[in-house]
Amino acid sequence: MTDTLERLAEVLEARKQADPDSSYVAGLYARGLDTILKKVGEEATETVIAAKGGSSEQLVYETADLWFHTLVMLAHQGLGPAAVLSELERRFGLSGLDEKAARQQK
Ligand SMILES: N=c1c2ncn([C@@H]3O[C@H](COP(=O)(O)OP(=O)(O)OP(=O)(O)O)[C@@H](O)[C@H]3O)c2ncn1[C@@H]1O[C@H](COP(=O)(O)O)[C@@H](O)[C@H]1O
Repeated sequence: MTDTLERLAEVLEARKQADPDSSYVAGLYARGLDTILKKVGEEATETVIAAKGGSSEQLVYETADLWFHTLVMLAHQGLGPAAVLSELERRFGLSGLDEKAARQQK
């Protein structure tokens, strides 16, 4: 499963050298961070709408669009899925409530 994210991240990295006219991802990079962030926002909204009223198929489809665009955002910023996955790994076994309480004590 994580292999899929890594394979996609490799493609996204390679697209930094691609022609924007022949690659959707290269086109996003060429238009810059604000365009990528706008797509992330749009896909997040579409995911919420699908979760509220759509079919399971629509929810999976929109979530895939959202994950994909967040991976483009990370790649643009010099990051990849490994950084996010290791943060999630770090959180294993740490209750969200305990984590929030620790933050509020700081
Ligand atoms: N996983 C994806 C992927 N998911 C979604 N999309 C594109 O993301 C866009 C989603 O935007 P919308 O749903 O808003 O549709 P749209 O109206 O066409 O979008 P815009 O015109 O507003 O940009 C669509 O154009 C989809 O084709 C993706 N485009 C590419 N990939 C992966 O990225 C790789 C590289 O893609 P290219 O750079 O195009 O070769 C591909 O081989 C795939 O593995």
